[in-house]
Amino acid sequence: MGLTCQQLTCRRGRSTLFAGVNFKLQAGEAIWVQGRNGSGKTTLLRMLCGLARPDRGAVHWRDQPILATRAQFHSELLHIGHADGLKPDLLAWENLALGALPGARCTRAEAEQALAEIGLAAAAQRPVRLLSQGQRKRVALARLLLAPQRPLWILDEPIASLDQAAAAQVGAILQAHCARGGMLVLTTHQQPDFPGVRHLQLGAPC
Ligand SMILES: Nc1ncnc2c1ncn2[C@@H]1O[C@H](COP(=O)(O)OP(=O)(O)OP(=O)(O)O)[C@@H](O)[C@H]1O
Repeated sequence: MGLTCQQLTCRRGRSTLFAGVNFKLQAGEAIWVQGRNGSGKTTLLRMLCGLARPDRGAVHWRDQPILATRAQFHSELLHIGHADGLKPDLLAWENLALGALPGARCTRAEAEQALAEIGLAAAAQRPVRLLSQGQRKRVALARLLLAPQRPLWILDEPIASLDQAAAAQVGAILQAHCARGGMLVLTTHQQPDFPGVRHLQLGAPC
């Protein structure tokens, strides 16, 4: 068994952001979380990663509560949040090599190779603060190429800010991940362009 989510509920003050979210995600499967601005997509993804606690319900990874097996769970998880999480004064390759992925640092050559594959060969030697929004997003997404062995990818708006070609490339990377038995939870405002992705709709706010 992979990731299981039972009756997840999130309250904000007196209102309920979402309630009773249930799903099971197994090897090779993907779930697309959709909803209006403010409907709770990021909050749900943070709960799935163990970064926020549900008001009710639980998340299990391989049949164990994620909060009880945090270190093991995080070693199998790649989470890329809405914000890119990059250090602006470090060079693009340094951001990858110097600990963008806790516990999974890579060499300079590996970082440069990943950046080249994602179309950023020239930008690899520049500080991230000098890169465009889309280029920064690509640096963050180069982590996908450095973590193929992590079975669970949880990605918040991975294709926001990307041009069409880059979005298609990321789509292909995500499909390849699922094809080799990986699991994926993602949010996007556009329907992901690959077969078999399941749809989870969150309701309400804008
Ligand atoms: N720590 C917090 N405390 C209180 N309210 C919060 C907190 N974090 C988020 N919220 C609120 O919860 C709601 C859902 O936020 P969230 O970021 O999960 O939405 P989203 O669906 O990802 O939105 P978007 O599509 O705009 O990125 C918002 O109204 C937000 O203001």
